[in-house]
Amino acid sequence: YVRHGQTDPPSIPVSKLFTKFPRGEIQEHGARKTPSEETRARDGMQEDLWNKMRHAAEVHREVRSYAQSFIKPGILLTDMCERIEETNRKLVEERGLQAGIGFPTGCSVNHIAAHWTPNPGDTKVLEYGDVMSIDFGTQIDGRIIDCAWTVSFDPKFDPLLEAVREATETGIKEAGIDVRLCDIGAAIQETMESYEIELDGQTIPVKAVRNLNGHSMGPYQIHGGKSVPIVKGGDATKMEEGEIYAIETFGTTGRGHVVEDLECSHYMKVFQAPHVPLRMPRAKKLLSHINRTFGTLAFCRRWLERDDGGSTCINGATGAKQEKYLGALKNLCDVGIVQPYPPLCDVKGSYVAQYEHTIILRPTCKEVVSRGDDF
Ligand SMILES: O=S(=O)(c1cccs1)N(Cc1ccc(F)cc1)Cc1ncn[nH]1
Ligand SMILES: [Mn+2]
Ligand SMILES: [Mn+2]
Ligand SMILES: [Mn+2]
Repeated sequence: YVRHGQTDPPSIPVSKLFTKFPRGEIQEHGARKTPSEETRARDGMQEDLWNKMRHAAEVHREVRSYAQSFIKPGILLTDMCERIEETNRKLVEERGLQAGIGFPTGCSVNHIAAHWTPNPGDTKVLEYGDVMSIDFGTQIDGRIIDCAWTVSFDPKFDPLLEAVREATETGIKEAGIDVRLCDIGAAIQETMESYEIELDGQTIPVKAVRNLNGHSMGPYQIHGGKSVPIVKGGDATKMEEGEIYAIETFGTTGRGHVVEDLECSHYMKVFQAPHVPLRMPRAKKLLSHINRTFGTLAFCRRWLERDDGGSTCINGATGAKQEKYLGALKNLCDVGIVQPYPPLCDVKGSYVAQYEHTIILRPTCKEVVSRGDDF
């Protein structure tokens, strides 16, 4: 991957490598004719927004290109996540809420589909026979690039990964202004379920995970309110001009739907959180740390224990280590200020793969802003 003067391992902030950031893949909107003068003018008025997203997308490409070079069997998942996160922070030039990581580094293995990242003390190691989806985000001014791919080492899984990669491509192609969300879901399912995989001498049809979705996104809001189904029978709501979507699909050899299971690692403030009086002093302290450090962006337990030594230095006390935060975090969840996002799991022994891109429904075209030469 040509990285425009970037070092290996990456160390140079992307803003130092580009003045104008490379565009993503441009696709036409369905059967729309050449854009009018007025449409082009509307598009031009949002150039700053497109540029911010292209900047974050270039960071994402360079971080994931580096990650793909070191993700191997035997790696400790905690070390892998920390290397991805530190590189992300460096290349985006992390500055508080203005720029940084978009959400926790998901590294969901085998029957786990999403929202799994190691909690402090976890010793899980990646194995040769694993199927792991890596899902991480980069954000600038709250504009999130949400993009994911799947890693496996045993070629027997290739049909599963190809099914999901093609299903996500179908979702991207079908998306467009005035397109109904349910039509996209039906097309995704058709592509996904046209594949089968041989495992242990059995031929297994690839199923789309019926209760996982893509989603619209807003500033500092990873779930913007519209969900993109990946099976038929969904919502007839239409996509609209100017919206930003994460198009993601999940293919499984399991039962075809996920449930919440295992220890939670992912959390996020409710976007319109209620103002409830907090009695626990530690809950008050934790909430002010969350407001200052993450706002309405998602976070994970590991990040509450990070001694970031930087922005939170007050009168010599460095870092914002949140000792004994678990009780306070539970309290914030119980009163409805913070939402937990537990791992989403199919049945044990099954394998779930994911591919995801962020697309922009610009007035003049559809831009697959997170497109790289990897996927
Ligand atoms: O499953 S979601 O909650 C969702 C909500 C509505 C439609 S899809 N989710 C958003 C999210 C929630 C919490 C996080 F910590 C990170 C992301 C999708 C997603 N997860 C990873 N990449 N994309
Ligand atoms: Mn998985
Ligand atoms: Mn994602
Ligand atoms: Mn997503």
